[in-house]
Amino acid sequence: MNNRVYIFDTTLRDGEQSPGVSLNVSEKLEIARQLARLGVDIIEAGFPITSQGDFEAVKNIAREVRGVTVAGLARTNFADIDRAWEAVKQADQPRIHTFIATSDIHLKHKLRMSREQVLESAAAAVRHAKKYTADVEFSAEDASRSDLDFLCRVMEAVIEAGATTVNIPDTVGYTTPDEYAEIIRTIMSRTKGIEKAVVSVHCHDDLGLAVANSLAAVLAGARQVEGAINGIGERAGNASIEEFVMALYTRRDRYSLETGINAEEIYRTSKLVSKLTGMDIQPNKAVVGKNAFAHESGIHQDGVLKERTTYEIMNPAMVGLSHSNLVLGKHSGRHAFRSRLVELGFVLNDAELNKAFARFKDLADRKKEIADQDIEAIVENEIRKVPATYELSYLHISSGTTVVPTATVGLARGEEILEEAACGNGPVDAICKAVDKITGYSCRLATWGINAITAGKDALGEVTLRIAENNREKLYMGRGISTDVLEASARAYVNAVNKMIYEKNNHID
Ligand SMILES: CC(=O)SCCNC(=O)CCNC(=O)[C@H](O)C(C)(C)COP(=O)(O)OP(=O)(O)OC[C@H]1O[C@@H](n2cnc3c(N)ncnc32)[C@H](O)[C@@H]1OP(=O)(O)O
Ligand SMILES: CC(C)C(=O)C(=O)O
Repeated sequence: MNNRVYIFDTTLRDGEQSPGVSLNVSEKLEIARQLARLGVDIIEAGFPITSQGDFEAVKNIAREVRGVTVAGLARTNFADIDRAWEAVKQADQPRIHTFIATSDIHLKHKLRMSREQVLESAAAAVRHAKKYTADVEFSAEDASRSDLDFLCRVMEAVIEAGATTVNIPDTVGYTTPDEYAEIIRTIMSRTKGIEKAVVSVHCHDDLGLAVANSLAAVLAGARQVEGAINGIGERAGNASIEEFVMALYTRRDRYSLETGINAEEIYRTSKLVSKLTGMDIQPNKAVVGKNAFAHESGIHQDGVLKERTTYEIMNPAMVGLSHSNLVLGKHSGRHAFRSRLVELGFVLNDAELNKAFARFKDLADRKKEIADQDIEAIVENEIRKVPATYELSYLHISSGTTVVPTATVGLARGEEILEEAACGNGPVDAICKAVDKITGYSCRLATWGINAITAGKDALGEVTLRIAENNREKLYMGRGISTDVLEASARAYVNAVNKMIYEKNNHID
C-alpha cells in the first residue's frame, strides 16, 4: 500500500467555525499562502454559499495560491455545489467537497430524511459536482455514529457516481482509536470500488482523541487526514495538523508513513494562525505551545544540558524554533544556573557559584520566573559587589505639568556630602544630570525599567537601568529599590556609576 498520507487543511473552514473566529479575505489569503509554504496538499478555503465574504475569500485563494489543491465545501444542494465551483474553479487543482450526514440521529432530527433519500441525495450531488471537476470529495457527516452497512452502501454509491476521495468523519469526536480503526478497515474491505478513491478521515477533539484517532485510521489504511493548525475548529476543535505530522515524523522508527509537510514551517504557521484568529495557544500545547520545549526542573535541565535527547523527543529546530528553553525557577539546579551565567558572560569560582545559587533559590521562592536581569543583579550586586564611591544621601525633586523638572541630589563620598542641582527633560533625566555634575562623568541612560516587587499601594519598585559614558559603548547595569520610583531610579543610577568608577580605577574595562 502507498505510504504517502495527504494532508487536508481545514483551518480556513472548520477552523474558522471556532466560536469567536471570523477571518476577512486578506487574512484568509495570508494564512493560505503560509499553508502552501507548509506543504499541505489540500486547502479547504471555506464554504462559499455561507456568505459573500467567504465566497470572495475562497475565490481569491483559488486564484492566488498556486501548486496546491483548493477545496470549497458544499451541502448536497446543487446551489451550494454551483457556488463552490464558482469559487474554486480558478485553482491549479480545484476540488468540490460535498457532504451529508448518514447517522440515524442526524437523519431523524436534523435532515428529516430517510436513508434512501440521503443515499440518493449524496450520489446526485457527486454526479452534479463531477460535471465541473474530476476532483470530488464526499463526506458522510457523523460517519462514526452511522450504521456501518448503510455507510458502506453510501460509500459505494458516491464512488460509483465519481467521488475520488471519501471521507469518514468523526464529526462529534465520539469514537476511540481501536473502534475507528475497525470502522475504516470494515469500509475498506466491504465497499465495492473503494480502491478507486482515497479514504479520508476528519476527527474532532471532544474527548481529546482527534490525533490518536487519525493515527489509528491511517494505520488501518486511510490516506488523507483532515485537520487544522493549532487544532482549532468547531467545539473542542479538529485534529491538530502539527501534532499528527510530528507523531508520524518522530515515530518513523515505527511507522513508515510520509507526508509532504515542510516541518520547519510549523511554528511560523501556528503563530500566524493564532495571531489572525485571536485564539491563544495554551502554553502546554504539544509541538507549538510556549512550554513544549521548555524545561524548568533541575534534573531535566541537567539532562538536557548534557544531552538534549534525554528529555526532548523532537528537536525544536525541526518545527522552526531556534532553540529549546531552560526556564530558571525554583525547581532549577546548579547545572542550568551555571550554564545561564556563562551565557551572560560570568565565570564564577565554586564558592561564588554556591553563594549566587543560594541567593537565586531564595529569590525563586518569591518570583515565579527568574529573568536574566535578576541573575546579573545577584552577581553584580552581591557576589561581585563593588565598593560604593558614592552613596545617595538625599534627593529633592520639583516636577509637575507646568514646571521644568529639577533635581537636587546629595551624595556622600566618605565623610563628605556633595550637592548639585540640575534641570532635565523629566525628573529621572534631572537626577542623572545632577549626579553627573557631582561625579564629573557624563553618562547616557541606555535602558530604564521598573518592576513592582511587592503588591499594593506601597509596593516596592525595583528600577533596573544601564548606563554608558557618552563617548563609549560599554554598559554598566545598576539597580535600586524603593517605594518611590524616583528614589529607586537615583539609587540605580548611582549604583551603575559606582561600578563604572570601580572598573576604571582597577583597569577592568
Ligand atoms: C459538520 C460541519 O462542520 S458542517 C459545516 C458547518 N458549517 C456551517 O454551517 C457554515 C455556516 N453556515 C451558514 O452560513 C448557514 O447555516 C448556511 C448558509 C449554510 C445555511 O443557512 P440556512 O439556509 O439559513 O439554513 P440553516 O443553517 O438554518 O439550516 C440548515 C439547513 O440545511 C440542511 N442541511 C444540513 N446539512 C445538509 C447537507 N449536508 N445537505 C443538504 N442539506 C443540509 C438542514 O437540514 C437545514 O435544512 P432545513 O432548512 O430544510 O431545515
Ligand atoms: C463537513 C464535514 C467533513 C465536517 O466538518 C465534519 O463532519 O465534522
